[in-house]
Amino acid sequence: MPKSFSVIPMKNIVLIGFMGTGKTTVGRLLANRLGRPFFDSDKKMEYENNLSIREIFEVYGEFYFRQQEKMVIAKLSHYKNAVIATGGGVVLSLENMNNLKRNGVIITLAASVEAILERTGRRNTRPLLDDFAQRERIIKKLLKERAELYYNADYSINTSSKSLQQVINEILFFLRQGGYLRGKR
Ligand SMILES: Nc1ncnc2c1ncn2[C@@H]1O[C@H](COP(=O)(O)OP(=O)(O)OP(=O)(O)O)[C@@H](O)[C@H]1O
Ligand SMILES: O=C(O)C1=C[C@@H](O)[C@@H](O)[C@H](O)C1
Ligand SMILES: [Mg+2]
Repeated sequence: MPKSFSVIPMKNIVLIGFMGTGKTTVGRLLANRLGRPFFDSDKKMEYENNLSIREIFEVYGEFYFRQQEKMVIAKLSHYKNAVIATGGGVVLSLENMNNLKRNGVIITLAASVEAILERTGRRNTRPLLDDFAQRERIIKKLLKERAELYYNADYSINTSSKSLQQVINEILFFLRQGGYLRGKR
């Protein structure tokens, strides 16, 4: 049997957290760094529905979106060795979290209201934050409602004043310490 690390099934690295905490951006960079495949549940949903997240919300509503999200998460949870970035509301479903945890190490990316406001203000792709005048209030309200749910993780990082590279280094440190990485990476 050749000594190849890539064929050994490893847990998925799953990023959860509020909108704008960096799951998509960090996930893609981390996957590149580790040479693992990268999946984003929002992107997969857009691809499978041939609609943007905004369009899914507008045409079918949030309930349908959450149902679709559950189906996508169930599929992604069967993957191995992957880095998975989730949508910010994935924690709202215990079914999602149980699926993701079965074969994944869960890492929460957190950020201050100020950082979230700044990062989500760059591109208006998030239907829940459409009301520009009310964005801060909505972010605070959702953060409060979801705070406990984001604790449902193996590790948590406050990304507010950290560069992307610092966030990735901190994740890699945690993964190495926890024995989640094999080989020299
Ligand atoms: N640590 C960071 N420092 C500076 N900018 C960051 C950091 N993390 C993410 N960003 C920027 O914030 C913006 C939002 O990031 P991203 O789309 O990855 O967030 P997300 O968690 O995937 O959000 P969503 O839940 O809406 O999908 C991007 O422009 C990204 O480059
Ligand atoms: O926090 C949320 O509920 C969301 C986050 C985004 O990733 C998207 O999944 C969508 O905009 C909803
Ligand atoms: Mg994202």
